Amino acid sequence: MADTSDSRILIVDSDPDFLVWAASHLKAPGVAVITAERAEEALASFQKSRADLVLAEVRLPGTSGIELLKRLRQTDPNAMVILFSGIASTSNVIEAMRLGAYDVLGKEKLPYELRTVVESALRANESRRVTRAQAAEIPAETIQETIIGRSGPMQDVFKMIGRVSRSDAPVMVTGESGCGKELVARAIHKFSPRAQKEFVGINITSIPDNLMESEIFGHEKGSFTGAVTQRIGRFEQCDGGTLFLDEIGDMPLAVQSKLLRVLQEGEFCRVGSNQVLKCDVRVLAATNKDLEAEVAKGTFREDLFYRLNVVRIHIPPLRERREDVRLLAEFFLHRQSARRRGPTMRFTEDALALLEAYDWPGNVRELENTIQRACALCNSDVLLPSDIPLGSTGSRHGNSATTVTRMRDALTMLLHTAQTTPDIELLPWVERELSRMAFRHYEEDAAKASKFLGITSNALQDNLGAPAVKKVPATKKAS
Ligand SMILES: Nc1ncnc2c1ncn2[C@@H]1O[C@H](COP(=O)(O)OP(=O)(O)OP(=O)(O)O)[C@@H](O)[C@H]1O
Repeated sequence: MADTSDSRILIVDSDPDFLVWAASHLKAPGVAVITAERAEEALASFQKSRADLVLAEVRLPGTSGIELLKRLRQTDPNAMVILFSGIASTSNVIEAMRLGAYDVLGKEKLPYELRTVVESALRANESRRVTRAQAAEIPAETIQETIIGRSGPMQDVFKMIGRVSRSDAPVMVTGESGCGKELVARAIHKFSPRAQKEFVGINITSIPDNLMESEIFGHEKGSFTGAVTQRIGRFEQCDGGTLFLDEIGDMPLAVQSKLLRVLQEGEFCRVGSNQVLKCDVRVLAATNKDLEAEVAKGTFREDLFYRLNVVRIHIPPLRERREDVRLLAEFFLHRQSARRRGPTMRFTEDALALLEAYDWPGNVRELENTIQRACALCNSDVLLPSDIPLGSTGSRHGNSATTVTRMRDALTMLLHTAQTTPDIELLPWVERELSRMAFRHYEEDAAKASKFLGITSNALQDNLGAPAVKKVPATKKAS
């Protein structure tokens, strides 16, 4: 075994011969192996002195291995448990992984796989332990903050928010999707004298064109089919407050004209009425389009563009302010921990480095979703690189070049590792691992996982049940 300094492994199986074999197989300097024949005995031993890793047969007499896993994780939510079984049914595999097992192994393959999996589990455990010990608490004031960012560009954004919040000038917030435009608009409102009044946000793309005028300016009863009552629009709703028009570049030209009038004169009419109404609303707008180009094309009014663009705040994409990634990631992780009411979750340094190196085509939204997903799928309070599902949370703009480069790098590493493990049959192993990863990633939805992999559901089920394949079977039988 590799250096797994001072580790305690608890092995649970009703077969004494197997226990003797497994204990001698895993024996190494610095590794203490304890054995138990029943789940109750294992639990008592674990409660007395925690083991770094528990290996247990699924089919134990009395309390099953699955139940043991459940109780171990209740005793210590970070307990590292590997289950093995002669016949590991799909539902057992799923249930075990759902309960937070590190892995589930086929018993007949233990002579070939056990050491590798145990070493990897102990390394993961050690790395989590060190991270827990080193982790500095996030200062309370960071948690109170709603907009996170220490990078130079974000500091400039914060200064602009401070400046514009004192005035009533329209502000145009620009930046790629998911980079925080709405958050900035909310902050401008929050720090403005209008803070006690309403902030109303509308996403222009989410309203059908034929209803947009009525949505923003209201309508009179009977003004169009379906207008059965009078309705006030968003401008009236947030009188004295702030109206945020997201994706303004998609506003139809007819509505643009009416908006221009409100901005110039503070006046408008409801649909189906000639009565002029006055309102005091600050308008903030956002776009991820090139509005100058829309003006040139004639799809956006030039006069409206200048009215809205009195002050512009540009938020750079996350890949141009990588120093914010760590802070944002820790903020989202902390928030997830608080929501789960569990122990404070943390990243290992490797996991943070992975997050910092990624390009985040979906910006902060993608980072937030990635962490939410990682928390949902991981089985410990410390997140490792392997717990982080990069590039899988449906960012609006995929970055295929980056993905291909990352995949090539991963394959190169895999080939390198395979060369130093001469008895592995690489392709079946990769297929099994990919199937497991996809299955976990799609939250055990076999249809989605098999579609993603381009294989049939049956093939996926076979892969999930299949143990790792090695070329040279050893002669020793497991049990
Ligand atoms: N600096 C930040 N600090 C904390 N959370 C952030 C930050 N920037 C963005 N977020 C979070 O990321 C998500 C997306 O942000 P937001 O909706 O403001 O982006 P957007 O640019 O308006 O996106 P879109 O163009 O798609 O409407 C939100 O959940 C928001 O809370």
